Parts: sequence; structure tokens; C-alpha cells
Amino acid sequence: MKRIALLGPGTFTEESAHYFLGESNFKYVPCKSISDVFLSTVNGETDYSVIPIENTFDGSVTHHLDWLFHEVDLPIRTEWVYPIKVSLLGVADGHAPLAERNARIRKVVTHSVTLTQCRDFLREHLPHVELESVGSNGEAARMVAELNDPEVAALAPLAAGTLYGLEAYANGVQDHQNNHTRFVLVGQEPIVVRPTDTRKTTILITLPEDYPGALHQVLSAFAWRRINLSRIESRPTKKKLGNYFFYIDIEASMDSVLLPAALQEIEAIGCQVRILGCYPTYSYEPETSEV
Ligand SMILES: O=C(O)C(=O)C[C@]1(C(=O)O)C=C[C@@H](O)C=C1
Repeated sequence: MKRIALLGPGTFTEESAHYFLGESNFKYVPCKSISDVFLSTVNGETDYSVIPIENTFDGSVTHHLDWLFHEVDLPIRTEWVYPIKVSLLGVADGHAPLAERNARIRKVVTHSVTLTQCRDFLREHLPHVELESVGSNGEAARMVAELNDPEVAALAPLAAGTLYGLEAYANGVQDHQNNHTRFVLVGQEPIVVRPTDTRKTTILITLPEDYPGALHQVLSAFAWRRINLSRIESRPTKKKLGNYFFYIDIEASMDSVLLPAALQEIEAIGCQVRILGCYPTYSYEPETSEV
């Protein structure tokens, strides 16, 4: 059975992987930090890693993109987009009145990305609390259960509350209902989850130095072939101040005629092109009762 490293237990990453890959088709290996997730696949302890890379409201998880460029050579094998619904969890208090509960809480523990997704909620309902960020939301829930302190709460998935025996003080507290996170599965071997017609290609491009208009030429290689780009992000190469590479998501497959031709044209002007993956992509289909 293939092994998959992910942040967990009790995280959104785990919940989304169970949803898209199935709970029993793989052996899931929960890790405390994202570097442990990456390294377990790099060191051969697992076959794949699940990495959150983008959120609707917080944008790219740049730290994770940088790992893919600088630290590891793990191709992207598939991608999925999953809705993030955050709950406020704490020790059971027999459903105390909301105002009493909010006044009692003095600290909220969560993952830094979840914090940015719940800023308005915190400002409105818990403006007085101390905020502590930890490696994952599952870890936040675990800490609150272990502390067993009614003054400390976690922002985490509802499932983490069930896992650690916490009460849900409030559900759906993320500031926007349309809150989604994009996850990628990286690893050395291709994987087939289920058939889909949608494929994407992700590339990393480093521009030649002192070549005026290089980025314009890169973009026009896609534009005149009518190849759609869904994301372009610049990140420092860390070699020299002002030196950047571009992380580009392309809505086309390397099996098409046009995309390899566009990449050849880009290489011909002296750009370095690294293909990070050409992979199937899945999106969440809500149950009809959820719509
Ligand atoms: O801590 C978790 O629950 C995670 O799965 C991590 C993570 C992230 O790193 O973006 C995943 C999805 C949510 O957007 C918030 C946090």
C-alpha cells in the first residue's frame, strides 16, 4: 500500500485527502510540520506528500512553493481544491451562553493560515484574546484538549474536535463562505486517482539576465497560441537581490501540440524551464443538500 505523508491528524489536509483519495486506499502518515511532510517523501519513508499551496483569500503559501523550487525534486502528481470550514473548539462547558463563553476565552490557538481566514470573526467576537499559531490545526485542537483549560480554544476543522473530544462552540467561522484551499500531491511515481478530463501543467521559469522584455516574450509565447495561464507568481531565486523565478500554472497538458512548442520557444530566448508536473486536477462537488 502506498504511503502518503501529510500534516495531521485532525487537519484540513487530512480531511481533503480522505475525501479525494479515499480513507483506506493509502497508508496516511501524519506529520507535525510541513518540512517533516516533505522530508519523509524525500527520504523514502513515504511515497507521496500532500502540500497545501494556495488559499482563496490568503493567496499562495509561498513557503511551500519555495520548498518545491529550492529544496526538493518532487513532481506534482495531482491536485485538488477543497472547501475550508473552520470551527471554534474548546473543552465541553455544557453549551454555555455565547457571551459568557466569549468573555471567558483568553487565548486562541490555530495555524497561521487559518488565522488569516478568520480575522473578521476574531475582531468581532474575540477582540481581547491572545493568538498563538502552531504547525497545524490538528495540533491546535490536540493542545487545547491536553490543556483542558476552558479559557483556551482552537480554530480547526470540526473533525479535529471529534477526534480530541472537544465541543464545537461555533461552526463556519471563516470570514468568507467561498474559502477554498488548493492541495498538491507530490512524489516520484505517477498516480491515478480517477478519470478526469482536466489536466494542468506547472512550470518554473528563470529569465535570462539582462534581456529586456524577456517576461513579455514568455507570456506572448502562451498568448498567441491561446494557452490559458491560471497563475503566475514571482519568487526570489535566493542567489542575488532582484533575481526572481516565475511559478506558472498552465491550463494545458504536455500531451498537447501547442504547450511543448511554447516551452521550446521560451527556452530559445535563454530561459531555464523546469516542469514541475503535468497532472489531473479535481474540484470538490458539494452534496446537493450542501448547495
Ligand atoms: O492545519 C491544517 O489544518 C492544514 O491542513 C494546513 C492548512 C495550510 O497550510 O494552508 C491547510 C488548509 C487551510 O487553509 C489551513 C491550513
